[in-house]
Amino acid sequence: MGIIERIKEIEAEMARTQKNKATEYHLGQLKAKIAKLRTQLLEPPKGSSGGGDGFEVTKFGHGRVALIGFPSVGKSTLLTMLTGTHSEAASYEFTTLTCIPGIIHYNDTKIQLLDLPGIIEGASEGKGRGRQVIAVAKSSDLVLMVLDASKSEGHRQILTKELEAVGLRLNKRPPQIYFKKKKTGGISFNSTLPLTHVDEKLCYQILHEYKIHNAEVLFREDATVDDLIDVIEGNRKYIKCVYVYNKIDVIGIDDVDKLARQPNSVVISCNLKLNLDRLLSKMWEEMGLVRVYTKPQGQQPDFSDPVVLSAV
Ligand SMILES: Nc1nc2c(ncn2[C@@H]2O[C@H](COP(=O)(O)OP(=O)(O)OP(=O)(O)O)[C@@H](O)[C@H]2O)c(=O)[nH]1
Ligand SMILES: [K+]
Ligand SMILES: [Mg+2]
Repeated sequence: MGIIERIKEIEAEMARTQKNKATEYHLGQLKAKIAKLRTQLLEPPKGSSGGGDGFEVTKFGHGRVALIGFPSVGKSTLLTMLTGTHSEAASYEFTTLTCIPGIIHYNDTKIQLLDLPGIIEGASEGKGRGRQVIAVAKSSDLVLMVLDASKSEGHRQILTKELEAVGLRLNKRPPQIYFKKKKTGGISFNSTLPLTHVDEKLCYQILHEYKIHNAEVLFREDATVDDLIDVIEGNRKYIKCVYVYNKIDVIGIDDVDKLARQPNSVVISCNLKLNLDRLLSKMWEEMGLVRVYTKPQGQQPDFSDPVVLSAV
């Protein structure tokens, strides 16, 4: 049986299992099994050098932003509008087949914006160019999840799930769990506050699943078993994400209002050039870029060429 089939089988078992106090240890163990298989899925196949067919685009500027979304939501149209680099746009799906870089000039800084092929459900398992697209997302400082305002909210959840499946965590900070493997001494489990999701037994079981028998674990927040697994896996990437609802020209004002009130969201229309300024300022804000103007002694500072630092 392949890795994907095994993941599907465990997911089915989890769906069948009722969630209660008695099953929580078993469910935790199944979660760890899935996490291990997903990590295996990300490893390059044996015998390959591990690279080659990815989208190799050199980093440029003070930060990198990736456009992630379903096909035909307007990613290429947006890149063309914000950067002046032309990326082919059309009404059919999968118009873009590779990674197209452009540069945004904003507040005296240069931000690399990457247009990418659309991704679909199953991308994390290798459907379409999903794996390559997600690899680019992982290399970015910010993800713009582009959504079609007239399509179902389900798309946002599907994409978030696909990105999570490969270890991306959007708008989340790393769990406050100290974890260190040891050579001897067994497992020491401690917390600085009462825990409501994980107890010592569950923690032992998860560690057992990873064949870890000596370690120090200290919970500094009321974290979940998913958080614990993330910390043990250690390969998670925490990235900010702005949800960009495009094509608001085709929906009613009440719906626009609803979308605009979602957290971390910006509503735009490329066709009507609506709210693109707001998108740029939100991007800037989320990237936490800070300009520092250096001043040579006895001279005026050069206001056209700041040193740009990232505050996040
Ligand atoms: N109504 C409306 N249509 C738009 C808007 N922005 C883009 N479109 C249209 O949506 C279609 C798809 O645009 P693309 O830019 O090719 O979308 P994409 O996300 O790059 O698509 P793929 O590369 O195929 O994944 C085109 O026909 C665009 O003209 C908008 O703000 N409003
Ligand atoms: K398209
Ligand atoms: Mg495109």
